[in-house]
Amino acid sequence: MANKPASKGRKPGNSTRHVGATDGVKGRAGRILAKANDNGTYDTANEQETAVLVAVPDKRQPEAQTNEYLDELEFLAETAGAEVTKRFVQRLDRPDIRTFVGEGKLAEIKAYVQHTKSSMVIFDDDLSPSQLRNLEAELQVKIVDRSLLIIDIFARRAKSATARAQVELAQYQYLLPRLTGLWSHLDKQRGGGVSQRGPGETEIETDRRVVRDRIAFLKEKLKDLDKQSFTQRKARGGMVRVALVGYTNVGKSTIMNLLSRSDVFAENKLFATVDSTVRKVVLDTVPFLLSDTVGFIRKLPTRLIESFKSTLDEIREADLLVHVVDISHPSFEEQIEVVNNTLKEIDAADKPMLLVFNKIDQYSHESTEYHADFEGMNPDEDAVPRLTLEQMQATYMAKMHDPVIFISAQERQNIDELRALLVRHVATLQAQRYPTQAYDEAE
Ligand SMILES: Nc1nc2c(ncn2[C@@H]2O[C@H](COP(=O)(O)OP(=O)(O)OP(=O)(O)O)[C@@H](O)[C@H]2O)c(=O)[nH]1
Ligand SMILES: [Mg+2]
Repeated sequence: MANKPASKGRKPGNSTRHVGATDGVKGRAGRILAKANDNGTYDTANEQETAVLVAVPDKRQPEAQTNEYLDELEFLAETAGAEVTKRFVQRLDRPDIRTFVGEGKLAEIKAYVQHTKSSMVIFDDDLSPSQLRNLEAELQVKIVDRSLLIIDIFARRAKSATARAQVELAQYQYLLPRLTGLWSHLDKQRGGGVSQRGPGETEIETDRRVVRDRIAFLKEKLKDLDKQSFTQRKARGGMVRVALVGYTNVGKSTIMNLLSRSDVFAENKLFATVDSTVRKVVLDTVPFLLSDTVGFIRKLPTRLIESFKSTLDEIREADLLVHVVDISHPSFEEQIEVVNNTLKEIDAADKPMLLVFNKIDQYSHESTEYHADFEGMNPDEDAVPRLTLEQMQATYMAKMHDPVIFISAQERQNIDELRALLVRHVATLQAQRYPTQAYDEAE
């Protein structure tokens, strides 16, 4: 699925330092993975960080689906710059309350991590602060959970002042409940300047106060930035606003570039886009504003959604959503669900929507990969042949309430149809808004 980076040497030693979190306390955007050295140079191949993945699915989850979730986690890890060398899976009714995995599995992971000098262990779920502590103490390597991994990728991608402030807020909110004894070294790193504590207070309480102050500051800063962007949005006038939404890596930015002839960063990595971009597009004399937005992913931490409120306003305030789906992905149906549920969470579910099934060039019905059928899932029958593209189109056209179109943004297939569909919908919305005006006057 992912373009795997070439295997490189591994990083010696096994630091337990959470680079992302501690850097955060020092006041700059952090990284899970060290990127630049102190002198500003970048690590060479022998600094490649290696990661071990751990998943604890429930007993009914089909094996193929478990593997697919781990593929996604591996893709995330690679996007964050780590090379995955091993996956551990333990099927449990529920994760162990103390160490997430059971004792035996933990010993197995520890032996592997020590033997191979792995740099970190990544869990496909969020860990409670105490699980994180226990695992760190037991395994003696960096422990990364799903939230921290995603926040780290966002930190790498965020460019605008708003996105950076949002990421920093998410980092501190992640850090706050995890400030315990293990974090006391933060105080030393911070130097003497901030350590004016009242008598009887512990170092941790000071750390907490510093983090809380920073959270309050960032919230204020985001409020100011929000006001500015609200003014900007008002200045855009009454044009119809269209937002591209969808799971990460489905081709939103590629479609944005096609439609607006702009140059938005698109690549085969998760969360290539974290900042939203807005462009004025004119198709067949119909003008509208098109925005490219951050992709969604399963188990997107709610905190992260909250901190990305400003970015998500672009979706919330849109008149029309263009929901892009990667039909070549074996789990595209689950991805549709994830996107629809996230839209509900941010109060944007009731908007008119066009469904764009992208990457038809890569779709193959001969694939016997696991095909998630949630209505009648049979755990004993993981591999289900897929429908042909024509069958798929017929099924979805009949099933969906929203208009549906099948395209390949890369191969430019059906792009004229996509344009025509958009023009029709935008013109209708424009006419509803300005019943007596022609749309080209409404600008
Ligand atoms: N085969 C194929 N690949 C495509 C198509 N459209 C986009 N891609 C590729 O899919 C990858 C992701 O594309 P992006 O446009 O960055 O996707 P995105 O939805 O903006 O992703 P995020 O910003 O990460 O959420 C890139 O490598 C694109 O070249 C398509 O129609 N067919
Ligand atoms: Mg993008």
